[in-house]
Amino acid sequence: MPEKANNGAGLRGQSAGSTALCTVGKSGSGLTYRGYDIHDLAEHARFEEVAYLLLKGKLPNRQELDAYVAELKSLRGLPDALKVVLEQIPADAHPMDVMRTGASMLGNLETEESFAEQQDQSDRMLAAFPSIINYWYRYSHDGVRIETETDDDSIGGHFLHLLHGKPASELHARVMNVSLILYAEHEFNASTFTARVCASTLSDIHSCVTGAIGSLRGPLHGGANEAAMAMIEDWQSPDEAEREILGMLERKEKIMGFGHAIYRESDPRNAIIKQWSRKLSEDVGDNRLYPVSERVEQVMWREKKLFCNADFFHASAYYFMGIPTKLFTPIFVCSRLTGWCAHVFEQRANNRIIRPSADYTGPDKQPWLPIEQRD
Ligand SMILES: CC(=O)SCCNC(=O)CCNC(=O)[C@H](O)C(C)(C)COP(=O)(O)OP(=O)(O)OC[C@H]1O[C@@H](n2cnc3c(N)ncnc32)[C@H](O)[C@@H]1OP(=O)(O)O
Ligand SMILES: O=C([O-])CC(=O)C(=O)O
Repeated sequence: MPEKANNGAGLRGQSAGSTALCTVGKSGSGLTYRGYDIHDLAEHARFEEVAYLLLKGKLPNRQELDAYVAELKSLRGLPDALKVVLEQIPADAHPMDVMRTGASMLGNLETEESFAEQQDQSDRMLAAFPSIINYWYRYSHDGVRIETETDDDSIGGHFLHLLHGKPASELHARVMNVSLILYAEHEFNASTFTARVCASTLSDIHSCVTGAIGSLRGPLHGGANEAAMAMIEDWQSPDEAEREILGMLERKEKIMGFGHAIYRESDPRNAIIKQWSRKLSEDVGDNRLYPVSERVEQVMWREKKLFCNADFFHASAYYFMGIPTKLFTPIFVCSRLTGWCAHVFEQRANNRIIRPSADYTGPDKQPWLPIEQRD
């Protein structure tokens, strides 16, 4: 009986619906967004182009892309009431909790009154989320009220500009662009599924996104990039990293940034972000963190045949760009928002409330026990 109860744990291997947005792990390790290979997108596209593809259904032509970028730029300002709320959140709050509150408060101030607004509401969140997290971060950590309306051409450049108070270098803006593309969409992962379940009740889009942020926060999902950084940051050499990893495996601890629910051979996003992490390590003259990360990758494959997922080399890449560890997962939010919203649209377009069954494992029917007779 216990075996039966465990059957299908985590809904693994079961189809929970259909999507035209993304394939994950088709023939081993592939990843496509609406049929476009992740390698092509990471090499040639702008994140805003990928957002357009996911949210509006096709790659934009030049005119459409220019108009979309200009529109997103115009939506970066935050309402005063939202700034007031962000200013109340303490500096030691987790930034993912700030994102969750920010998304929810925006939904109070700019409520989605009908599904006809879904595209506009998604664009607004896409433009405003980097402003929300950086407004809070700079206020709570540096005591400054930043101007969130910058003229940066890209969302990634805008994020770094707000964080560091100066425009990003070309290299950093490029890596942010690639990172946002890699994180944008991934089929029925836990946070996207959360968004779809919420959408299936015909709820509003801010509720779908707020719930998804909560699911992404955990270390088994998006929170793994922060957890990976916390693990590797103190290791001084590849040999020390190897000793520590072997100890963790011996103690049967989870190694964050490794393994995947769907991919069996590799995560195609890893090779891409790893290459950019190496470029950044050369740029900053690092001779510790990148070699440490590479050794961890080698040991995990040698010992367990476990490969790096998208999160592992994101840790070092973000670190080399001077991004504080606790902002890693909020960047994931700024990207995955596109996938979440596209899935909400898809769910709404062909909806049936998501309500699976459960295998009951509790006691048989019991007679009512008056309170005086209980142990
Ligand atoms: C962007 C993303 O969200 S990617 C995922 C980010 N999450 C992480 O990096 C957290 C670490 N990884 C994990 O916890 C898991 O690999 C998950 C959550 C991603 C997938 O979980 P599952 O689908 O249950 O993993 P899977 O069935 O492949 O596990 C097989 C075995 O490998 C082990 N394993 C899987 N990943 C790891 C890991 N990172 N470290 C150590 N052992 C692991 C499992 O414990 C399991 O062992 P068991 O059979 O003895 O219980
Ligand atoms: O697909 C998953 O389960 C997790 C993942 O890699 C993602 O959401 O990017």
